[in-house]
Amino acid sequence: MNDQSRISGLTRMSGISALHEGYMPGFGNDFETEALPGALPEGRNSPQKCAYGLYGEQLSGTAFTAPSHQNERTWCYRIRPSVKHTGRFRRIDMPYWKSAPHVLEDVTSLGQYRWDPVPHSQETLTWLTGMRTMTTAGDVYTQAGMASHIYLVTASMEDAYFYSADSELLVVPQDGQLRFCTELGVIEIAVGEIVILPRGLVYRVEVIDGPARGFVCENYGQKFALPGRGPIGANCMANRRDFKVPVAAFEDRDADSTVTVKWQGQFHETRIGHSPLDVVAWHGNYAPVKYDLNTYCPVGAILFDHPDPSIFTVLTAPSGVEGTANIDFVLFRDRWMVAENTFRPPWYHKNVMSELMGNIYGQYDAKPKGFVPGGMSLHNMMLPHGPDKDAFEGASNADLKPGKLENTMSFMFETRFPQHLTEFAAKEAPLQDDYIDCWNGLKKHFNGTPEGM
Ligand SMILES: O=C(O)Cc1cc(O)ccc1O
Ligand SMILES: [Fe+2]
Repeated sequence: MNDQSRISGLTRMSGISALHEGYMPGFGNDFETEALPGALPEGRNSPQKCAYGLYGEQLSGTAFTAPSHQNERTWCYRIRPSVKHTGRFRRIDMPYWKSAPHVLEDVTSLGQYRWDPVPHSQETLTWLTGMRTMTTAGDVYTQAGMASHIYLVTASMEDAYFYSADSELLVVPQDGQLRFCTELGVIEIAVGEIVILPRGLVYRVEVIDGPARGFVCENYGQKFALPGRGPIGANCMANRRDFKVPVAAFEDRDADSTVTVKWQGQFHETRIGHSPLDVVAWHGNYAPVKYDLNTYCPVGAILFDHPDPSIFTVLTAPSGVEGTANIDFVLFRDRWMVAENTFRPPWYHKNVMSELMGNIYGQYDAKPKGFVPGGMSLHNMMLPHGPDKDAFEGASNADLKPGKLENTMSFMFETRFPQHLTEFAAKEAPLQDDYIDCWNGLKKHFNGTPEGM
């Protein structure tokens, strides 16, 4: 290992080299980075001959003609063009990774559901074989909707690479640490951070600290973006500079390798004789990115009531219908509660969107018990839900001093599409059969007097 093979103070995998260390700040801005001096062409994209004998190649994340504020593409200068990183494809099975539409006759998705954490596995499971789809929504064929997954990873991918042509992946770790060695650089993430892996980006996933478990939102639709802040103004919520894009890093390594592609819900494998992570330099705005959720600045009510949870949106993936997201990624982190004469936890509600929640750590205010770290819940389209009995009683009678919710981090994948349970979610994962009973004890207080009981 030399200095060129270190990033963020952590040792990188052997054979990868980068001149710059770490990450570049920003979200969706134009980055440029080179792992060898002079590898990036100056002032043009496509010189007649690229430095170092590299091939120039464009990776388009949006249609060529997408409006300029949404247009995303990256120019890569690589040892071989990507066409040399695929060959004839052979279809393979990935039985636990499902895509929408996936509606099962004998599985009912109408219901309030909650799961205990899916236990870690004793098996050797990689990023691909360890992916367990919980719900699917929309339609992968028409690039609308999403899927939610749990990953259980015990082993690094070795000489094995992957890309999803179907989707970008939003990864939310809950246990362990992972390293994403991508075409555009290396990202390492731990609990409390997230990573976005763009559609079409080739990568390998290594375990830094395992076994690793977490949640994935697979977005079939338009890319995640930062939500407009409206009257909140230019600051707070997620700030662009807190997102981190990796510097260029490449492998020049010959080894029998596989590249697996997810395409229209199917998995296909191809064999090549070298690492496809061979981008020596790149510039552009289509890139993987990580974000530390602890840098999210929550905004809320400071006198009474509380706004809709959209106030906690970290990222939003538009659907084409204004204000109605394909997916919102919403964060419930530690924060102060200060509202006067207010029922402070989430109110009871029914939502046209469907809400899939995951607990990263700590206790969620609407569900003091039962919704545990690593666990998930689903409140599907137009299904009523809200605080359980204990949360209701506690919050209705609490002394309303300012109070801090501490050591807590949960999130929601909220989509305009109803979510359908997979067989795994309905039959194999630790579904809590008694979840619905958490509202059993809610009493009728109405007795005809204005005070109630
Ligand atoms: O259901 C939930 O717990 C999430 C949620 C929180 C909130 O404060 C308001 C609405 C909502 O769906
Ligand atoms: Fe809700």
